[in-house]
Amino acid sequence: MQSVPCRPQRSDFVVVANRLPVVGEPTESGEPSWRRSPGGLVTALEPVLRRAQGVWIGWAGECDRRTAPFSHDGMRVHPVSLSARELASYYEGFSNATVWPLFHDTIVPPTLDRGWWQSYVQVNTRFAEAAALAAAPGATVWVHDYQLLLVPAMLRTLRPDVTIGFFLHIPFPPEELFMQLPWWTEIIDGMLGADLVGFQLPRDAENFRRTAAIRGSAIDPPGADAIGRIHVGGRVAWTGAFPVAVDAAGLTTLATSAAVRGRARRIRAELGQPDTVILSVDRLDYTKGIPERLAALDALYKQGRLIPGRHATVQIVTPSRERIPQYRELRRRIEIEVGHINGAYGALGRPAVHYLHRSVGREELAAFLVATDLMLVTPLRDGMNLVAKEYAACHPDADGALILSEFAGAAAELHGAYLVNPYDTDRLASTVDAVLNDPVAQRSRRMDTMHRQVRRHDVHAWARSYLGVLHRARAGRTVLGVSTRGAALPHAPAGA
Ligand SMILES: O=P(O)(O)OC[C@H]1O[C@H](O[C@H]2O[C@H](CO)[C@@H](O)[C@H](O)[C@H]2O)[C@H](O)[C@@H](O)[C@@H]1O
Ligand SMILES: Nc1ccn([C@@H]2O[C@H](COP(=O)(O)OP(=O)(O)O)[C@@H](O)[C@H]2O)c(=O)n1
Repeated sequence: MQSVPCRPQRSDFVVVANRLPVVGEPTESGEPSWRRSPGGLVTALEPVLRRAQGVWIGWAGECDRRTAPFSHDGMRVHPVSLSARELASYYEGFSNATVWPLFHDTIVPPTLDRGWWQSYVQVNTRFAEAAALAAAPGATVWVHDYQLLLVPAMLRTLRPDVTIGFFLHIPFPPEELFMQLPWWTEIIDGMLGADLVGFQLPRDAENFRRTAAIRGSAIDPPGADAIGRIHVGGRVAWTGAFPVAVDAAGLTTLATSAAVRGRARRIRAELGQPDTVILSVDRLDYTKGIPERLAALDALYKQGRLIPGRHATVQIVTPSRERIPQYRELRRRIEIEVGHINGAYGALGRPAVHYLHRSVGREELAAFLVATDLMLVTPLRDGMNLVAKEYAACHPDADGALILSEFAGAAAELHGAYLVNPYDTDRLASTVDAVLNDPVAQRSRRMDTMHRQVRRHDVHAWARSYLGVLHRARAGRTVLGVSTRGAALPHAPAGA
């Protein structure tokens, strides 16, 4: 992919997220080489930004390096720099060792550190300033995720003329968890700086509204339009649920291409032509329930319900947040467990679990999804989980089956999935067994339901519905006597 320097122009549509869609990796020449960033946020936002031709503000994945705005593969990006100290305190610290575990049911205990909080405030200020510089008069600025919870209010102070959207990609916890944070009031105030605060699921929006009420705001609960309104200091912040989605048509086209179909056949051949391919693909994260899933597979191989050679299980894990101790410990645990399963039940040339710890490209991943008969997506908690939706998008012929955690946001929409409680490893194992013995027609009906769902509600529908409501929120807004009524939005607000 090509990267060329570009002038820092102001734009009518600005996306602000911690990560840019590409990560720069140092090379010997001193110039970074760019590869795609990990995670579902980038997967969702990239097609939206391309269509809107806006600018993306974010961190380029390197430290102590200032990179000028550039255009990457046709997308305009404005890098925000982080020092090595900020990487440790803002990103690995407050974002990923405080907020991330707290918002995911405290699966591991969150760490509270005042120095990390101060760094979080400083870096959020830098992102807000970068957004204020990049936004044209009356622009729409869409801020994303838990790393930037303070940016909406900061940006409102700097640029009262712009329309500010905020979307949280991870769950918003119930108030008894959220209020453990010594800085919860600052965070609520930060998020309420947006015109529209969007969440994945209605229960996240409900948790947020309850906490805002405790903070002292008057709340209008959702009416027929499913949008709640929170009164904050003479203005109104709207809230609602907008489940994120994938570029389903693009994936279906990719999955049915001769190249991907051919690669899928070769993957099955490389696995030794098993009867059944079982796959999981996760970022290496304790929220994804990988050890629990391996425990279920262990039981299945032990009891002979899965047989190496006949059943090939593939676990792909993408490296993630590798310097955080809990992530390092999780990797160790997973690799010990995979070693144990293969040592106990595998045979020469026929491991029970094929384990890949690496990033794979979009085409290769699509080929794995196409080659798979049974996909296991069993997080302990997940805002959405786009891999589950990508699997459904890659099966237009209605083959394949999906076992999905009831604690993934995707479970609210993928009605054709076999739902499981990922903590109940016995039940998870018996569900694998049951699905493999389910009549083909039954599995096919379920997959067809899911495929249609992800095609209907794709990533462009997601952006349209969010931006449509943001447009309505702005249409009625008056800030400090300055009406922004009538300024342009990047998308026609269909259905709004
Ligand atoms: O940026 P990283 O620290 O490397 O982490 C990757 C991303 O992980 C999280 O993804 C979430 O967004 C997905 C799309 O909405 C959703 O399906 C998933 O459930 C979430 O966990 C995180 O929220 C992103 O900010 C990170 O970039
Ligand atoms: N090796 C891999 C594995 C997954 N992925 C993508 O990473 C995204 C993961 O998103 P997700 O919503 O399931 O979960 P998070 O990693 O965002 O928590 C999906 O779009 C996958 O296709 C990837 O780019 N490379």
